[in-house]
Amino acid sequence: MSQLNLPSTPGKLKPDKFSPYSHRLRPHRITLFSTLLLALVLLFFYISYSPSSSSSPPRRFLWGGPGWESQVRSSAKVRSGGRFTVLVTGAAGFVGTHVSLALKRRGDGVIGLDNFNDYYDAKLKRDRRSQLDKSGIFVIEGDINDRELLEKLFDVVPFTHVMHLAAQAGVRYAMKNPSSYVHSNIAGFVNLLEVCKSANPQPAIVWASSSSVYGLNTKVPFSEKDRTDRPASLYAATKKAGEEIAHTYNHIYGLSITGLRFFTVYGPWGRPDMAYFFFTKHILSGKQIEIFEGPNHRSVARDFTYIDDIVKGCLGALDTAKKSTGSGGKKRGPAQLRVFNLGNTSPVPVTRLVSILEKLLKVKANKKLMPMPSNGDVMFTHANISSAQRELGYKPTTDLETGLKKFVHWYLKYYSGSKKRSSW
Ligand SMILES: O=C(O)[C@H]1O[C@H](OP(=O)(O)OP(=O)(O)OC[C@H]2O[C@@H](n3ccc(=O)[nH]c3=O)[C@H](O)[C@@H]2O)[C@H](O)[C@@H](O)[C@H]1O
Repeated sequence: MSQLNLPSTPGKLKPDKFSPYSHRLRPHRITLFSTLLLALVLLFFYISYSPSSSSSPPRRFLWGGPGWESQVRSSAKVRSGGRFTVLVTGAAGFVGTHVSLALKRRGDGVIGLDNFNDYYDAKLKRDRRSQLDKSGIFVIEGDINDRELLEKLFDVVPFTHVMHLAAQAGVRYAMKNPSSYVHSNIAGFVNLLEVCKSANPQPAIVWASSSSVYGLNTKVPFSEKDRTDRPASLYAATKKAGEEIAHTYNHIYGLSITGLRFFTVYGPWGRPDMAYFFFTKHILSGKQIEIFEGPNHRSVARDFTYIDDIVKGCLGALDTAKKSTGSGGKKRGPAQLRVFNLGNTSPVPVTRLVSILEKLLKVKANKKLMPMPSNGDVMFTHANISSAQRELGYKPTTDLETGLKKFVHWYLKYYSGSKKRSSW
């Protein structure tokens, strides 16, 4: 500004005949310039503070104070039979809720963190949180991008483990709101790792990657040794980026990190943005469902994996995670770095998923088969789980029909409109 010799009093312009810019400094131009500048500043603030869902305004979370700290300590306390003190990010999410409860049940101390964004019905998240409350798990409303909050948590509790499940999920939504994926899956993850690397002691980290990292691969089943450099969606690309970021923090700071590639996880208290969930809703209401198919009517298939099996895999990963080796932000020796597929090993066509739902709901679906749009979806997924089996003792036992039966049972109860709520 000073270079342009603008006056300190707006509206009063004293042209400087020696200024090379004097010919431009007319009052209406200044107004235009100021408006543009203001617009740029506002845009900068909007981008900098953009929340994880575009439809939400920037939110401030309340935390801290002696009462808050005592709730944190009490929730993090290890009870009989337990060993770990675990920070679960995304605790009010689908997998986060189930994993938190499983940890608490066996005596581990658990603190949940969740930003309760409105990517899908926040009421479902609040109802999940009520279940966690009942089990004595304190869920803090806050964002993984909030460095101060994370540092405070590590000051109050020496976490042994972080189960990092907070993320912007969903393959197709990445085309609508790409920045939310960068905000949560990249910036948020880095922020969390920054705090973990400086913590004393450093926790071991287990986090959710995704089957989508296999992208356009055609060799099945997908093995951890396969290439993962052809993601089909921005979601997949951010998960793949997360795996590379994990490598860096392991390499430089000695953080023990385990990535779990989840394969289309489903079950009670699931995510309403997933096909099995909204197909159920639409079948019941008579709304048409679109079933994607490949070229020449090839069916699209997924290695659908039931939530209880995934929870066992997560606990197995926590139980076998070695300690991080760094302290004071410095690496003291090589640390564990792992990645595992957590799938079901038996892909099922989406058409079959729909027939199972029709049978369970006793309603015929209003179906429309249509070519798979170019939306980030892949044709099929199929996990090779031998590595998880060997190292984590992971062994999925729930087939799609059995798992969907449990889901439908929960769904009908939860949305029955009665005041009664399904209990765990
Ligand atoms: O394993 C993962 O890493 C991912 O799993 C999940 O992604 P997906 O496997 O794509 O599940 P989901 O959306 O339920 O679609 C299921 C099937 O229905 C088909 N599908 C979908 C919508 C539709 O209208 N029609 C349709 O045929 C569709 O083509 C697909 O074949 C998680 O959402 C994601 O967050 C991530 O965790």
